[in-house]
Amino acid sequence: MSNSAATNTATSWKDYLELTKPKVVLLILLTAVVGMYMAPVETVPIDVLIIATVGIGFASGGAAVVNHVVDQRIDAIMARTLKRPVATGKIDSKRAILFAVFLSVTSMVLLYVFINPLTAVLTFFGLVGYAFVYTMYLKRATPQNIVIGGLSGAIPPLLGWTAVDGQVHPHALLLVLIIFVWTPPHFWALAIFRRDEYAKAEIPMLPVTHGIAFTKLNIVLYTILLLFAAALPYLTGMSKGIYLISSTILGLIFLFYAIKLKNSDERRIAMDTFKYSINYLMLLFVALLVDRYLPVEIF
Ligand code: HEM
Ligand SMILES: CC(C)=CCC/C(C)=C/CC/C(C)=C/COP(=O)(O)OP(=O)(O)O
Repeated sequence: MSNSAATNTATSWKDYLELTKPKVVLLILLTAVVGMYMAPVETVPIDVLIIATVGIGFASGGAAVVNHVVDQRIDAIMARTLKRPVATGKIDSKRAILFAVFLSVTSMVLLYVFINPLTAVLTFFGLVGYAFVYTMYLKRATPQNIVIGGLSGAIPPLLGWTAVDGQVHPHALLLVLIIFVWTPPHFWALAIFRRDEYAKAEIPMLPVTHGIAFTKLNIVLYTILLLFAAALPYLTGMSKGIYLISSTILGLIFLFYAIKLKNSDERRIAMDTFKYSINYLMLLFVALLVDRYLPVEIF
């Protein structure tokens, strides 16, 4: 063990689970599963559902483990992250890397052998994009880090879709676009709340480099863009009325939070906006499913 304080505490499977960022991965998997069920097929075979979900989950979790190893120095500086298992030394880098390799290799084998090479390759791009391009380079290089890096987090619906359909369908790309546009308001709301910690760790997040007022303006603009991006499934005929009504209501609530955040100095509103962003994405993807499978058509 590299850290002597850590040797006093036994490592449990919960520490390993924490390394995979399980709550984030769960939402990623929801978007991937919705991608599977939106693909133009009669049914999703149960083996594809299970193997692809495990494969995409292991790749996302593996990428998150690499993030803990690469970011251990800055994680130890920021209050939000200083108790993370690698940052404290509870799990040393070597074991974390072995765990990441296990998850990533298992994922690739599962997807390549039992699903299809296209899904394996696209998942590999997602993994490399987050674990290496974003975490190792972009995060420390530019305030647009999360905009570009957001592509990795946005890809899961496409992965789910290609797992059942084997093709990069334009409708799947709409779902990717929605998450891509959602990521900046999701993250910048939190970054406003945690601005001082990012400054202390010298990470060039937008509120650190360009100030809080400019970041708030960007959140409002991206939220407006999201309202349009989220209408595209209806406008292209992929989804119907139940989805349009849901996406419009969810989007207007998001915009309400963004405007409230822009017009207020209360830090709490930034955290409320961040939390809402997560509920927004979850409910939007549930709405896609309900709209598709509920045997009711309003328009
Ligand atoms: C580059 C893209 C992204 C960035 C920079 C980002 C940033 C963050 C950060 C820093 C947190 C930690 C909040 C905390 O610990 O208080 C967080 C939480 C979260 N993010 Fe994201 N995120 C991104 C993409 C995504 C994606 C694609 C999803 C799912 C589809 C997602 C879902 C979540 C969830 C569910 C949480 C809450 C986790 C918890 O409560 O422990 N994020 N995000
Ligand atoms: C294969 C595939 C689809 C991979 C998906 C990758 C993935 C888990 C994306 C989530 C992105 C995320 C949680 C970023 C957190 O930013 P951060 O790492 O800067 O936040 P932190 O300060 O909390 O570590």
